[in-house]
Amino acid sequence: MAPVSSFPIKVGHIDDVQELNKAKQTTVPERFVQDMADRPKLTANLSSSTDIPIIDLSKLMKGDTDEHFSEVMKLKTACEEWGFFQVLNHGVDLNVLENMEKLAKDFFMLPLHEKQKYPMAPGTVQGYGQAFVFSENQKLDWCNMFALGVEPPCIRNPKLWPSSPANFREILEMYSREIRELCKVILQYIAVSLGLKGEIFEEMFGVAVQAVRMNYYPPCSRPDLVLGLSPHSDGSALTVLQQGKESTVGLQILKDQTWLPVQPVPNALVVNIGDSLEVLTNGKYKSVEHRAVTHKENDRLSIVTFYAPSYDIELSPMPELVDEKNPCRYRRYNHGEYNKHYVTNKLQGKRTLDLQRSNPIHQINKGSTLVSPLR
Ligand SMILES: O=C(O)CCC(=O)C(=O)O
Ligand SMILES: [Fe+2]
Repeated sequence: MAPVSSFPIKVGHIDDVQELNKAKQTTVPERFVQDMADRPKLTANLSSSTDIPIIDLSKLMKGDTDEHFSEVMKLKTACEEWGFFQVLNHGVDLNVLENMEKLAKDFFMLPLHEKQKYPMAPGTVQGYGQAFVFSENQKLDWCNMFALGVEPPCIRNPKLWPSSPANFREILEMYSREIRELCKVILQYIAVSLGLKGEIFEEMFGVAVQAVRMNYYPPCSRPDLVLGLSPHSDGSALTVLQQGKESTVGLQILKDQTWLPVQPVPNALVVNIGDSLEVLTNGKYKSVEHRAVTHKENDRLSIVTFYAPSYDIELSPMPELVDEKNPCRYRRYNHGEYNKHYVTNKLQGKRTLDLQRSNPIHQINKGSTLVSPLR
């Protein structure tokens, strides 16, 4: 999460989307209007058969029972075929979720000048503003973000931790502790679903990195023209996403070349596989592209935790998942370098991960801080 830019970044003026929404303009500024091919098709509701799988953590935790084994199989299918699932009975105190949601909402509802005391500097990903903007020509997302590195403490930027709302630190710390435990538990069962020992990821990850990003999408008069958040896969190992209770549908995942909406399930958390886990599992478990769309009348809030291995470690497919039928699909690379590349480039689907494939299908762009596809 550190600022890492070796070239001057000119991003031009970035309108604050909440302020645009307050101004009740009916036209959307040009910089937010996506190119025709990237505009979302806001189709009617799809049937529930296209919903992402739901995993019941309490069943996973039921020792050597039939329920446990069948839930492990569901988890395996979810990771292989969807890269996304919702987790119910996750053990995170619902009050903690509620407090975090209120905290995030209260922060976004502060006057602009208050929020701007914690600015996300161009080329960085912590603070308030728009991340992943690197040029004056780049299209902007209809989203305000507030992002903070949480663990280990060395990635924190204390100047960006707000003094208001009251108890910000306590609430975020408590939330992060609970979500961290959840990530560890889910990773254990993911290991089991791969036929590996439960502790394998925890042992491998070292001091795991944890960051939280709150995304606020105000209503937009032309949701058909803009994106809330551009398509991307997450650089994490695992991402846990909490949707605001009153939020409308907004998250979409790319499945079989179609954008599917994720229907919020009360009290569930959305979990997805990130790039690091795709690499470690040699592509068996997928880090799936996703995006957010906006709504004409309703706002939406998401609180997203990224859980990743220490920046010091080298990542490559685990030997247990490489054999003649499944040759090694990714190069070995340093996770810190990967993260640096991820946060210093605009969101563009799975491009960062594509660069790690044994046969890279994309070329490195000129602005990249990397000198070779081997990071
Ligand atoms: O708001 C959402 O549903 C998507 C957020 C997301 O994908 C992210 O922050 O990485
Ligand atoms: Fe994401």
